[in-house]
Amino acid sequence: MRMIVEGVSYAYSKSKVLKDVSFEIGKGECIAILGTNGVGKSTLLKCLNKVIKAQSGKITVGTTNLDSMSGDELAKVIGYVPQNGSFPDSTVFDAVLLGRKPYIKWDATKNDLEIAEKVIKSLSLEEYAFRKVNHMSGGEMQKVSIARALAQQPSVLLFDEPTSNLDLKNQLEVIGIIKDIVREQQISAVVTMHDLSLALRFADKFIMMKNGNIYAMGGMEIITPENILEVYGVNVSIEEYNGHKVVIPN
Ligand SMILES: Nc1ncnc2c1ncn2[C@@H]1O[C@H](COP(=O)(O)OP(=O)(O)OP(=O)(O)O)[C@@H](O)[C@H]1O
Repeated sequence: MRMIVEGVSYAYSKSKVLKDVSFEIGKGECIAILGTNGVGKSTLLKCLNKVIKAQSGKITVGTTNLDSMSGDELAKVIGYVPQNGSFPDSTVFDAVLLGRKPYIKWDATKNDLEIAEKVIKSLSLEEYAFRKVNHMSGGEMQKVSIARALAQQPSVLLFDEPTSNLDLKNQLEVIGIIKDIVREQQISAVVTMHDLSLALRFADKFIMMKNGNIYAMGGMEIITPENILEVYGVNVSIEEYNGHKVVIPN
C-alpha cells in the first residue's frame, strides 16, 4: 500500500528533530533513510508507526489517515522493528507468534501457527524455535524481531538499522529476505541504514537527511560523493565492483 508522509515535524521538549518532512513510498518499494547519528532517522520511523505522535503533518496509508486507526488496525498495516526490540520471557516460536496478535481473537488458529512457522524457516531460525529468546545473542534476537514483524503481514514494514548486530552473511541474508518479501507481496519497506554500500545493494529509493530535513531524495543517482560530503562530512569515491556500486572513504 502507498504511504504518504506530509509535513511531519517532531520536537523532544524544545529541540526540534524533524522539520516538515514529506515523502512517499510506493508498493513494492524499499526506501533507505540515511544520515548521521542523531539526525532523526529513528524519530521519523517512530512517527510513522505512532510510537510517538508527530506534532504536525499527516501520514496516510492507502486512503486511511494513521490518526484514525486503532492499535490493532495499525498493527495490521504497519510492522515496526525497533533498534533494540524487547521480548517477554518466551520461546522464539511464541515471540514470533506475537506478531499475529492483532489477528488473534481468542486463540491462535492453524493459519497463525503456519505463518509463524514459515517465517521462522525463511529466516533460518528453526533450530532456535524452542529456545528462550532472552538467552539468544544480539544478532539472533535481531532476526527474531524481524521475524515477528514479518508474521504480522503488514503492508508497510519499518526497520531501524536491521543489520546493526548481524554478521556479514546474516546482513546479506536479512536484506535479501526483506527485499524479496517487499517484491513478492508488493508491500513497502522503510529502512534506516548506516552502511551506504549495503543500502546501494538493497534500496530502490534513498532519503538523505540533514538538520532534521530531507537533504536529497531519489534513486541511486543521489548517492554521489558531493551529497555524501555534504551529509556526512566525509570525502568518498564511488566505484563499481561486480555490478554493485560501493562507497569507499578516501
Ligand atoms: N526520548 C528522547 N528525548 C529527548 N531527546 C531525544 C529522545 N530520543 C532521541 N532524542 C534526540 O533526538 C535526536 C534524534 O535522535 P534519533 O534517535 O532519531 O537519531 P538517529 O538519526 O536515529 O540516530 P542514530 O543513527 O544514532 O540511531 C538526537 O539528538 C537525540 O539525542
